[in-house]
Amino acid sequence: MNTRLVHEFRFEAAHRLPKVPRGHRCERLHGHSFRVEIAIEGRVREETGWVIDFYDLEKAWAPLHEKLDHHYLNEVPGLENPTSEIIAHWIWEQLTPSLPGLCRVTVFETCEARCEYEGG
Ligand SMILES: Nc1nc2c(c(=O)[nH]1)N=C([C@H](O)[C@H](O)COP(=O)(O)OP(=O)(O)OP(=O)(O)O)CN2
Ligand SMILES: [Zn+2]
Repeated sequence: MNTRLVHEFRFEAAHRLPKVPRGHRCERLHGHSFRVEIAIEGRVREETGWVIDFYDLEKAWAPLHEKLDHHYLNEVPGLENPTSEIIAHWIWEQLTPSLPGLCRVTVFETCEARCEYEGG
């Protein structure tokens, strides 16, 4: 039984976008309450009844929360240009070694706008 699990996480952070056109408001320092969804796909194991333990997802996320929450994202290595796209890719790269079945990272910068990254 192939199944998808999704866990939501949140972090608060400041950023500015250094590559936007001159005069773009996102060039200035500002902050967001970022929301992140991590999706894992896999087979439901007969022994456990789950794909993976949600707790294991929380454990995988914890070091990323340490790096991102209440930080200035532009100072985090790899996030010098912290668009939603680059943040989603960065999260994927951090998580993929420890989360087999990772199939999507979604970053919501605002309630209305999100970036979905599915690898590749
Ligand atoms: N493709 C992308 N476009 C934009 C990104 C991005 O990461 N990828 N980022 C931004 C800014 O970070 C901006 O702060 C995003 O907020 P915005 O969409 O402007 O919405 P706000 O809630 O801040 O403002 P409203 O007045 O509510 O629209 C811009 N573009
Ligand atoms: Zn922003």
